[in-house]
Amino acid sequence: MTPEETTEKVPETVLELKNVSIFQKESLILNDVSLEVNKGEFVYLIGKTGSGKSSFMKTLYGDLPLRQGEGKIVDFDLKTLREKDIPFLRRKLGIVFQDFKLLPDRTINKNMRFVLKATGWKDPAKMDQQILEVLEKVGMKTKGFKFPHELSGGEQQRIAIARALLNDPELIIADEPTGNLDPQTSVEVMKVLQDINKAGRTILMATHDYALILKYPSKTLKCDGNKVFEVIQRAV
Ligand SMILES: Nc1ncnc2c1ncn2[C@@H]1O[C@H](COP(=O)(O)OP(=O)(O)OP(=O)(O)O)[C@@H](O)[C@H]1O
Repeated sequence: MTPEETTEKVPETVLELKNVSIFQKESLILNDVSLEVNKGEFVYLIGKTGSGKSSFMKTLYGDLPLRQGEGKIVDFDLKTLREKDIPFLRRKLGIVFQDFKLLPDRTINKNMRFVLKATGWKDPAKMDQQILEVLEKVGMKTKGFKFPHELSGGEQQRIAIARALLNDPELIIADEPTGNLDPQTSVEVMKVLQDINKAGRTILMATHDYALILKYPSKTLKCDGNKVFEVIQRAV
């Protein structure tokens, strides 16, 4: 390899897949996927139920091993990723799910503390500062003392987004983040994701919500017929 080949694009590419096939047990779900996501992009992943969006996302955060093809994500090689590497990979990713996944038995601040401690933070003052900062980014600075059940769905999802930001992730993976929210609340949560993207973060978001895509057009990948390909949006 020449020096040019080894250095080109590397600093800007957050995700790169080459000829990847994704399996659930013995079933081939996605075949021959090649794509790149660059730093600062906002990318949608669409496709019918069962087309493989979640399987795709799970491969990216190490929940589903990469058995075929090559994959690099935030400097980790998915092909050689071992069980013990997964917590380190997850620290560089922010993951947001449809069902929020907040711990119900503790306040928002304690949910955040739990994540920080689990990822190696020690200094209580620094932890408090970081928690306030991420809550402020999602407009929830005053809600840290509440329990998850005391918040609406949209507020819980903002908290889940704040939690995803705690370790300053290089890529945010959001799997149907508005799937449990009404249309108006979905737009509010989407605005939060848009602001985070405008501040320079890379976001990959799986969604069924075409209204959101029309309102906030961006690069769109589609899972269909065992393939993933970029779709060009028509002007509306
Ligand atoms: N744990 C599993 N074991 C076996 N098969 C699975 C498993 N999880 C998903 N599948 C299968 O893989 C295929 C893709 O599912 P996946 O959840 O990735 O689709 P999806 O596009 O995310 O769907 P949805 O939009 O409904 O969430 C489906 O046929 C599904 O039945």
